[in-house]
Amino acid sequence: MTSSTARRLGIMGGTFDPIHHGHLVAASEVAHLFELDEVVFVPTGRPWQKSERKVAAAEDRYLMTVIATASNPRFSVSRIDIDRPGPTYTIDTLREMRQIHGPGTELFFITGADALAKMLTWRNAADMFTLAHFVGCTRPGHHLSDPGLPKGRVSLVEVPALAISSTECRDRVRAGEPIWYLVPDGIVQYINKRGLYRD
Ligand SMILES: Nc1ncnc2c1ncn2[C@@H]1O[C@H](COP(=O)(O)OP(=O)(O)OP(=O)(O)O)[C@@H](O)[C@H]1O
Ligand SMILES: O=C(O)c1ccc[n+]([C@@H]2O[C@H](COP(=O)([O-])O)[C@@H](O)[C@H]2O)c1
Repeated sequence: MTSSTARRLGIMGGTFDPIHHGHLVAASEVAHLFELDEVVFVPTGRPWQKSERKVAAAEDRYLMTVIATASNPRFSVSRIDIDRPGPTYTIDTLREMRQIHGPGTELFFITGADALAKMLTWRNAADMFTLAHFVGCTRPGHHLSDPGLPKGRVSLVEVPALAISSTECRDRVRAGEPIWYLVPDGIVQYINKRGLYRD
């Protein structure tokens, strides 16, 4: 039962390798549409569905997420997925968030269309829907449809579409191409300072 005084907390999980404006616009738009009090960005520790490729160090991805969200008073970053040993499963993220914030907080897990389409392959998928409402956002190149997820627990929303991916940002850095304006300025500077994505 939803109480009108319940706190509404958004959770934006991602590998954020690196974080880009597509992530930030999706979180901002969902916060507006669902009247969220806060959106917590949760960088993955060990993203098991990306195990076939090299992922930047968790501390670099965490720090980039902090830099990118620092100017928005409604955005924050959590280390819970980075600090938990083993592969990162959203069921664990949601259980931990529920424990931290208690029953007076409604949880909204924010994903892009690609992640939503794969959600039934996630660990303990059925249990996740008892812990949070899921919000799937449009993403260029990915069709936004309901892939048989539980009715009433998933909302599909149109957000201003930004054709940006972390893969493209990494490829551009590797090729010596600019990523200015695809990511916040501080992220361009952090990537240069740490020499990320050059190999
Ligand atoms: N441009 C975008 N618009 C809307 N949602 C996005 C966009 N980019 C990523 N997302 C969503 O943000 C979440 C975290 O994404 P992730 O960190 O994997 O970024 P990515 O750009 O998909 O990375 P990669 O290209 O390395 O796979 C996922 O739910 C993903 O669907
Ligand atoms: O729980 C799972 O099995 C699971 C499998 C793949 C992805 N996720 C979560 O989905 C979010 C986006 O993941 P990614 O890999 O697209 O960055 C992030 O919070 C991941 O932990 C979760």
